[in-house]
Order: sequence, then C-alpha cells, then structure tokens
Amino acid sequence: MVTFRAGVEGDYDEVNQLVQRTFLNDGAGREWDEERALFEPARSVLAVDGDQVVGHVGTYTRELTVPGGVLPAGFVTCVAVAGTHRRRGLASTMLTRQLGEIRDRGEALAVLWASEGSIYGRYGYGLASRRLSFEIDRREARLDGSRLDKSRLDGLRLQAGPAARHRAQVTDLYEQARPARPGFASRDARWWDYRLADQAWHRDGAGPLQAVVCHDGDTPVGYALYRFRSSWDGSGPNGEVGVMETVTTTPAAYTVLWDFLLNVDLTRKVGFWLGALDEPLQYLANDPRRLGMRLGDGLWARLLDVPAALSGRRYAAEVDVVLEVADELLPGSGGVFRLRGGPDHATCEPTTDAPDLRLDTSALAAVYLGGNSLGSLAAAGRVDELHPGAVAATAPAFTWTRAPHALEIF
Ligand SMILES: CC(=O)SCCNC(=O)CCNC(=O)[C@H](O)C(C)(C)COP(=O)(O)OP(=O)(O)OC[C@H]1O[C@@H](n2cnc3c(N)ncnc32)[C@H](O)[C@@H]1OP(=O)(O)O
Repeated sequence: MVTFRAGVEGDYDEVNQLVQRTFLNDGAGREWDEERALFEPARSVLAVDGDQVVGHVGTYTRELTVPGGVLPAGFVTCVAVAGTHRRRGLASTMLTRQLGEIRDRGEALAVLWASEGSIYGRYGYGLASRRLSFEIDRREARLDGSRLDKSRLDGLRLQAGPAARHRAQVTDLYEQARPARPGFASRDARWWDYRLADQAWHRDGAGPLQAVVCHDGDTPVGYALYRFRSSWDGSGPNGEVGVMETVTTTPAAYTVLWDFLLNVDLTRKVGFWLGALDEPLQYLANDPRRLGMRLGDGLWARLLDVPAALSGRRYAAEVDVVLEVADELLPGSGGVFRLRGGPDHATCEPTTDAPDLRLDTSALAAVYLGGNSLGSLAAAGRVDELHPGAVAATAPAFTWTRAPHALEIF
C-alpha cells in the first residue's frame, strides 16, 4: 500500500535516484553536493510503497519578484512518480498536499517549471511567463550600428574569465537587478554555489563556465554567464557560445555585453535558451529574423492567498475592481475580493459587493506577473465580464513595464 509522508534528512539519495530515473537520466556520476545542499526535506512530500520511495514533490523556500514587489513563494521542484506507479493519483495527492503546506506557511503563491505543459493547469497553475530562446547565426546577425550611441559606450570595459572568479561582482549585480524584474528569484549563497557549480556532466560537451563583467569606470554595470563549445568542420571553425544569463543595470552595458557575445572569433552560433519575451536584443539587431527566436513557456504560477498575492504587487494604472475567483481544488482560496491598486499602493480584501469580473484561479495566475493580458484571457473565454467595460478598465493595470523573466530552471 502506498503511504505519504514528509521528507527527512536522509531521504536525499533515494529521492535523487527517483528523480534521475523519472527524468530519464542514468544518474551515473550525477552526485551533486551543491544540489544536495538545496534539499529542504521537511518541505518534501514522499510517496512510499513498502520500503521504496515511489513518488516525490519538493519545495524550495525563496522569494519571487512580482510587479513592484518581492514575495516569499514556494518554488516547486522534482515532481516525480516511479514508472511502476503512474496514473494512480499519486502526483495529485502529493501536489495537493504540497499546496496546502505552502499556503499554511504564509506563502501567497507557488511557482514551477513544467516538464510538460498539460500537467499543471488541473492544479490551478497558470502559465505566467514565457521565454524567448535564440539560436543565432552570428555571421548573419549583428547589432545595428545606427542604433548604438557610441558616446554612451565609451568608457565601458569588459573583464572576462572563469565564472567563480567574478562571483562577488556577479552576485552584487544580480541583487541590484532582482527587485525590479518580475520573475527573478532570490539566490542565497547556496543558490549561487549551485548556479556557478561547474560540473563536467552539466556542460554537455561545452567548456567551463565563464563570466564577462562590464564596468563603467570602477562600477560593475552588467554581466553575462556563458560557455564556449569548440568545434571544427570541413570548412573551418564552427564554435558556439552558449549564453546562460545576462543581467545588466544600464542599457549601454547590455549592448556592450551582447556585442562581445556575438563577436567571439572561431564561433558561428550563439545560443541563448532562457531569454525574456521582451529581450532587448530583438530591438537592437540589424535583422531580428536572423536571431532564430522561438517562443517557449516559462514560469507557471499558482495563487494560494489571493488577497496577499494581489496586495503584494503593484499596478501599472489605478484600478478598483471586484473579482470573483473560483478555486475548484482549494475552495477556501477562492472567493470574491475587491482590489484597489495603483503604481504605489494596493489593497485586496474579501467583499460582499457584486463582482465585475469572474475568472478561475489559473486565469488569475496567468495575468499575475504581468506576462499575459487580462483582455487576451477574456478573448479566450477565460474571464467573464459581469460589468460592461470591466475588462478594458482592469487589463492595463495588470500589465507591467517589463515582461516577467525567469532566469533559471530549478
Ligand atoms: C515541477 C516539475 O518537477 S515538472 C516534472 C514533472 N515530472 C516528470 O515529467 C517526470 C516524469 N513523469 C512523472 O513522474 C509522472 O508522470 C508525473 C509526476 C508527471 C505524474 O504522476 P502520476 O502519479 O502518474 O499523476 P496522477 O496519476 O496523479 O495524474 C494526475 C493527472 O495528470 C495527468 N498526467 C499525469 N502525467 C501527465 C503527463 N506527463 N502529461 C499529461 N498529463 C499527465 C493524468 O492523466 C491525470 O489526469 P486526470 O486527473 O485527468 O486523470
């Protein structure tokens, strides 16, 4: 019989083996101390059959930047059920129990990256951010010289080398950028150990992790993490630059860093898998089509405490609206709420007033980070307008200056 329990300290190895197997990795040589250090056993839910762990869902305790704020959130990870025990409801039981735990800890929302897009909607998650991936033929693509203000680029200089050597500057820049960008997640020392860990098996044939830091005078203003992959074919050099992330505090730093990444001798391609939907590169390139852009999904979000989540973000325009939120899985998290908000204030409280808009919790999650328009969800029939004009009056408030951007899969 399968039973469920919280994790304990000694569970990591068995959980890791289960996760490696279910993700179709052989697990060989994938012992990873930096990942082990992230494991929060008490936040895991395990399914156990006899003495065997046959299911797991995990949660990391982190902060998530939302429009105009930073909130504690449950970062859901390592959802796995053994092949022998699938489609019997084990994941549903664990994921539901996990959502209760996240809510009871006072975290207003949960976020995750989905292995398959069809899994999480049924648990109230909504696709809240998207990513653009880039596969750039660098002989065809370059930054458009006419858009580069050379006077602003003067005085910027680059310093490159093994990523670990630049850790202090990189972490500092990330902390400066984090509060302003929805989708960014807190990274304490353990998370930086993990991010900068340079496991050979993780390189997928590429070289060691590199950092390039841009300085304006003595001040660091941006960095990129990347790897080179050396390759030669019959016609000569065919190397690649694989960009992991770029974080900048000025537009000039962004331009200089991408100019560097696009102009590495002996390379032909630049890959960037986790770009933002509004990645500035697409507005700087001489020919955006040459950037090989592809749309992908990003963070899925699940609201657990609607008033805390909605009052914890800010709004691009003044809004005063009553929302009826249906939550089939966790009815206690739904209800009717009045949201009053603007660029520098927000309150959200249960109300008995008549609702202006009716939507389910996954539709609200989809617009929560500002990555989807409420009007688009309404066009899909996922928001009911109960008061004429309510969609048009509310949609602009839920947008934000920048698209949400999740920099890393966890
Ligand atoms: C955040 C993350 O970690 S994402 C990673 C998710 N994990 C993986 O992809 C690893 C490989 N897959 C697995 O381990 C399992 O198939 C899981 C965890 C995805 C699902 O576990 P199960 O115990 O089989 O799920 P469960 O029986 O509770 O099914 C719940 C529902 O989800 C559906 N479902 C489950 N897996 C999938 C899937 N891969 N694709 C589409 N639907 C799915 C089921 O059909 C079921 O639907 P229903 O409620 O309409 O009947």
